[in-house]
Amino acid sequence: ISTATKLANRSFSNCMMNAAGVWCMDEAELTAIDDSAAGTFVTKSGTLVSRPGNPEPRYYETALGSINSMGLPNHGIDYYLDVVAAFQKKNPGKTYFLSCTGFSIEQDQTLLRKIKDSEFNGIVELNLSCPNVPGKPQIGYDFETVDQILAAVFAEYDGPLGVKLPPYFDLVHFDQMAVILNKYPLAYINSINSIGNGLYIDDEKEEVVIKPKNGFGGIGGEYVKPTALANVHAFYQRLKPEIQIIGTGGITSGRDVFEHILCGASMVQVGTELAKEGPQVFERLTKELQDIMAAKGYTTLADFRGKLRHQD
Ligand SMILES: C=Cc1c(C(=O)O)[nH]c(=O)[nH]c1=O
Repeated sequence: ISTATKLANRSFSNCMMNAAGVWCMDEAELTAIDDSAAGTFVTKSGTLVSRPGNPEPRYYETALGSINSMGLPNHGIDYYLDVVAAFQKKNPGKTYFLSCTGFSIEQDQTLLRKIKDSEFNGIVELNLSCPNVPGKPQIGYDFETVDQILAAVFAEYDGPLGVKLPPYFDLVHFDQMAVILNKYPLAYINSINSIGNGLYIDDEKEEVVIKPKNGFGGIGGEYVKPTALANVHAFYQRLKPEIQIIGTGGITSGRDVFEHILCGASMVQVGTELAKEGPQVFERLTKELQDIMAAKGYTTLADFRGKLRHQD
């Protein structure tokens, strides 16, 4: 029974990896994911210059998930390019993901020019949905801007590239986004990023639990699984087959991985559960998925990918 997969014509020994932002801030955290049962890793979204991020507390774990308003803390794209280049030398033939995000189309183009001119030979994940930078609009909900960014990006970059999208909640939005995404040679789309601007309250203190934005932050964990599965399946139904899907959101068990793949995902990313459990979570999730596959008589992910039955 194999949980291996392919994406952008690259092979991965396992379909699971971390979600950008979780356990991927520096070389030590990336080493832990690289040494785990995960098939690969993605870096924290790198910006042109390093950022300290928002004041703490900016991440809070709840029984059912998490809330965060990190504010894009990261060591800058040059740091991640150097670190990933070292991993590429250590494990030639392994494909890594590099996440990046700019605050303007010009910055996006500069980022991709830097990446193109570097030794990076993996897959780029352009984060179009950073919900927690106060004063900055959520790009993924500005469809015109998404179209302009993708046109600029693909004028600049010809390597494998995907986009990290926020969750959508309206079928017409899925239609409108799919029309835009289908215009471009995207390797994949990654759905979903956290559900933006949720609020979690400490009843004892009658107070919010994170400092930035009066306690408003991106929601992850069990809360978001139905929305994540819907976004994976909606885009699976609408995108041209050349654009694959990475499913992110609400994965705490092998069953959740199974469901994301049933909805059409080729890979899955784990965020909140990884933050809670650490990199050994990938061993547990892989075993649980293999047990489900065995019980159902599946030997590869292709046996059930995208085969969610609709009631006729
Ligand atoms: C890149 C910023 C993001 C952040 C953040 O750094 O605040 N948190 C998220 O849940 N998703 C993001 O995309």
